[in-house]
Amino acid sequence: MSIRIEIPELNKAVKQDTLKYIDTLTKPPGSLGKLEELAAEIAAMTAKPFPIVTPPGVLIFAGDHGIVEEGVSAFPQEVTAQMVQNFLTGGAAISVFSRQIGAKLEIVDVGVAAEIASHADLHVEKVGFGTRNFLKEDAMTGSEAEAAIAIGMNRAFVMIDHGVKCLIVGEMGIGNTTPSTAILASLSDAPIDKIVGAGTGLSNDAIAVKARVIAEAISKRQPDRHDPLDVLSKVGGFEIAAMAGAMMAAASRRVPVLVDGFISTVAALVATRLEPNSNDYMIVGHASAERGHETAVKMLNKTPLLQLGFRLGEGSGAAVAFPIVQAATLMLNEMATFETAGIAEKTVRKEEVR
Ligand SMILES: Cc1cc2ncn([C@H]3O[C@H](COP(=O)(O)O)[C@@H](O)[C@H]3O)c2cc1C
Ligand SMILES: O=C(O)c1cccnc1
Repeated sequence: MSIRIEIPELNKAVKQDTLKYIDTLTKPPGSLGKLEELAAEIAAMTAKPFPIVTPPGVLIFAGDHGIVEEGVSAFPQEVTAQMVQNFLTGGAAISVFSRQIGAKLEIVDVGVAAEIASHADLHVEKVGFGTRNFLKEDAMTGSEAEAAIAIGMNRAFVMIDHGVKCLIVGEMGIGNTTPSTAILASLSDAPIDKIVGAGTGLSNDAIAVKARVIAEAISKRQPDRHDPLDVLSKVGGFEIAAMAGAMMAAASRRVPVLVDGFISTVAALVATRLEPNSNDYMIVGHASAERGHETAVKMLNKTPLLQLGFRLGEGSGAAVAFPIVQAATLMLNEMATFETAGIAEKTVRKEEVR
């Protein structure tokens, strides 16, 4: 199995042409602020001067985590499967926001520790019934990590083949802020107590336990920071691996990826370490309130579009940010130019003429 994938460079010529074109639109130059740069970036990603990001697709990867035995989440493991049901019956936050933005929504069970009744929007491809407790043994084998990445890639390709033009990558997995923090700590120099957070709502005492569990696990497992696959298999999660795969696959097809909160951003970091060019296709939807998110976003070299204090995951913040991405492309596609609208351009003041 190969998880290597070719990702094209951004089209810089299209970006430059688009930036020039934006200045011909009927508005004072620069007046749409960051939307202008975003539009040019999407043009460079898609290699299209008039890019389209609709319909968006939401891919949610679900998996469980053996590490929950150590008391690292405020909620019990069975909530993962119960929330997958909630996604399917349309009552979760991401179900609501997916409807709002007209997104295709698919849930992929890459490793929930329970059987979930079949449903048209559920794709079951379990790599295991939850990862192993990485305080005691590696979370998964290298080939399980590769299998999860390949599943993520395939699901993204299928969505893109069905016409999805912007991919939102979300997750569900009780306990998954713990492997995400462990991955981030392994790939960075950040001290654990600066990046460990409350997740679903741990008390300060419980956060201290979570930090100790992560520190002890890293010292036992010794993940190799130069080898993202080693990090994933020792302290990762099935859904995190699959998310990284989906992001790389979208990038390989020049499809913009809307990254969500802490877990999604850590997956984006893994994708960036595996295939550096994939980073060029990522837009971070929002700044999560989870403590480590800021560090992860900085490592991705991105600026989140929104700051709403979300700390949910599922792809929810990315879905809420999608209309901004859409607005950037609609500006390019639908605004009149000074010439077509017959509007006088900026006057050069007399004193500026030499
Ligand atoms: C009802 C409910 C819905 C959720 N939707 C996303 N998460 C989020 O919380 C989990 C991570 O936090 P921790 O590591 O603290 O367990 C993940 O499932 C994430 O998607 C939820 C959590 C709960 C309880
Ligand atoms: O930012 C996130 O994605 C997040 C934060 C806390 C819990 N679950 C997800």
